Amino acid sequence: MIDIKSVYKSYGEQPVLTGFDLSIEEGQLCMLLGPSGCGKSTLLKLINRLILPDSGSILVDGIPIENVAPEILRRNMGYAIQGAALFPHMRVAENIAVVPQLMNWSKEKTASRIQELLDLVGLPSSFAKKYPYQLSGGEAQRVGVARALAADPAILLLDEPFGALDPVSRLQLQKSFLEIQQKLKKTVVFVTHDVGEAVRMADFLVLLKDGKVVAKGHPFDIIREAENTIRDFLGNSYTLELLERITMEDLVRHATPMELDVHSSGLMTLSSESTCKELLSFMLMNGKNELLVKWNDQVLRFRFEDILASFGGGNR
Ligand SMILES: Nc1ncnc2c1ncn2[C@@H]1O[C@H](COP(=O)(O)OP(=O)(O)OP(=O)(O)O)[C@@H](O)[C@H]1O
Repeated sequence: MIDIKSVYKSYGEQPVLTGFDLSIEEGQLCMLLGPSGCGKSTLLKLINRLILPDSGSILVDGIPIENVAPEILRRNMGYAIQGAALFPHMRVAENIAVVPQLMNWSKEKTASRIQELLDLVGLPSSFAKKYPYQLSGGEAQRVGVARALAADPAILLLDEPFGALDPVSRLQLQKSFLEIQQKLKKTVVFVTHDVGEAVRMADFLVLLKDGKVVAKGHPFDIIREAENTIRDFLGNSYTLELLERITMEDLVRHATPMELDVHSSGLMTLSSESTCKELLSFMLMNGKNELLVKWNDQVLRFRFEDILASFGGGNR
């Protein structure tokens, strides 16, 4: 667990954080969302002690970070930034092995960890030998995440890790990262200024403005409880992005089972991976407010009202 208590931080005369408080639970994927310059990266750097606060304290599992040697603290915190910032003269394997080497791991242990991490981030083992200039942006970013995970830190600090990528690679990496997080359950602090990325990924979303928390909570709760100023800040795309987080499991609870053969023609087929966004897109595209859908071995009827009803719950 990370506790940030009454933290003040200025650069010269410029105050960035003025009495900042935030608690991030163990295993939580916390997304920090806010406009450029609001203090997101500063917060990450304070958590791993790359910079020091003017006052206030940061505790990890109840221990003030100033009581932990910086190198020990940072081994417990993987850090990845936009553009991956891999060491250009080192091969992928060497880049991933930076922290294991500092920790004097044996050659065998390091080699097997590299293999395991390449698997985890979805890169073939042949990539171990490549240099950063031989990688695409998305591949480099996967290596950056692998490097941050190398010594199996309890905490991951990710500063716009997918920021420099095209939208398709970005979506792919978000999906892969969520799969990894499902397995590893790290405590993650993930900085973004992309509303869609924040909504799709967060189990705890923190909205920042001018170095202050303006709202926090699950993405569904934030929009339900938000005042107009926060709704304006989030924009309309926020609600549309939430449709991605309503899965078939949520939707089927509101649908009506039909006495129809699943082999009937003209039925839309949905899988457990399908989302509300897909269903709604299909309705809009075909100009319908009601759909018959094949789901496992039943036929279900979805009406537009069912979608509205499922919006209240969402996947959490
Ligand atoms: N080393 C520094 N020296 C002086 N000012 C700095 C320094 N680092 C950051 N700042 C300033 O502090 C403010 C907060 O910066 P920070 O990098 O934390 O913002 P951010 O929310 O991460 O922004 P972005 O989304 O653009 O990365 C900005 O106004 C920035 O110009």
